[in-house]
Amino acid sequence: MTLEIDNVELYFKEKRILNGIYLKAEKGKITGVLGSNGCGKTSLLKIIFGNLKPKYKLIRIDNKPILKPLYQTKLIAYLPQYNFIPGSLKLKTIFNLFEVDWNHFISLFEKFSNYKNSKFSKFSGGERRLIETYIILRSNREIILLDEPFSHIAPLEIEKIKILIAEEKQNKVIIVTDHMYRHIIDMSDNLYLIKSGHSKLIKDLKTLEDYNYLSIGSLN
Ligand SMILES: Nc1ncnc2c1ncn2[C@@H]1O[C@H](COP(=O)(O)OP(=O)(O)OP(=O)(O)O)[C@@H](O)[C@H]1O
Repeated sequence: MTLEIDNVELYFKEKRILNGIYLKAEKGKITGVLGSNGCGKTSLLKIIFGNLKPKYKLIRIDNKPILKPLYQTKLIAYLPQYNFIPGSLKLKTIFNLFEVDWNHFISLFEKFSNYKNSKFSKFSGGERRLIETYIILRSNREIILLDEPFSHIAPLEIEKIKILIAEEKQNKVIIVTDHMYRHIIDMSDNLYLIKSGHSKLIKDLKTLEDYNYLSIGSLN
């Protein structure tokens, strides 16, 4: 599967946020999106998901234009920037609802083994983020959008999630954005920078400095 989005024009009131976006994401590859605060990364993911309607956009899957919002299909799962799972739900209910395998989860993250009956609200910010990221990644959807999956998560757990993402990409189109740029650079097969409303395909990491996303020498 290949997902493409282009001709995006997004305004909030008179302010132009995105124009001149082209992004292509393919099954088997991780597509990373970088950009400074407020450049429009979350907006772009929402436009792909379909819960933000820009003035104009064109989404194609395998070259076919998609007119229906993708969230109305069974193709896509989206990890938003903020917690989306209600705190009153028990972990076992969450895993059942999303049809995700609990045993696989605890084989990776053993510390949750005894908490199947605990409510989501009982976990720390990082633990909640970890659970949500896992649930979205393992959901039975072909397109996965991850908005800041690593925020609040400790380094060792991030490494496990990166391994999981690398496994899941075999069967999924994965688009991920995060300010932890080293992780995004490390794991992405294709990398885009959003700058001044445009997307730029990054072929040489040095251009991240040239475009003033990173300070000179950050990559050394
Ligand atoms: N609902 C809204 N109404 C008005 N302006 C908005 C709205 N949502 C986002 N914006 C503006 O659009 C711009 C892009 O926001 P967006 O959240 O997409 O950026 P981002 O790249 O994800 O930022 P960050 O990295 O800080 O999360 C920002 O200037 C923001 O203020």
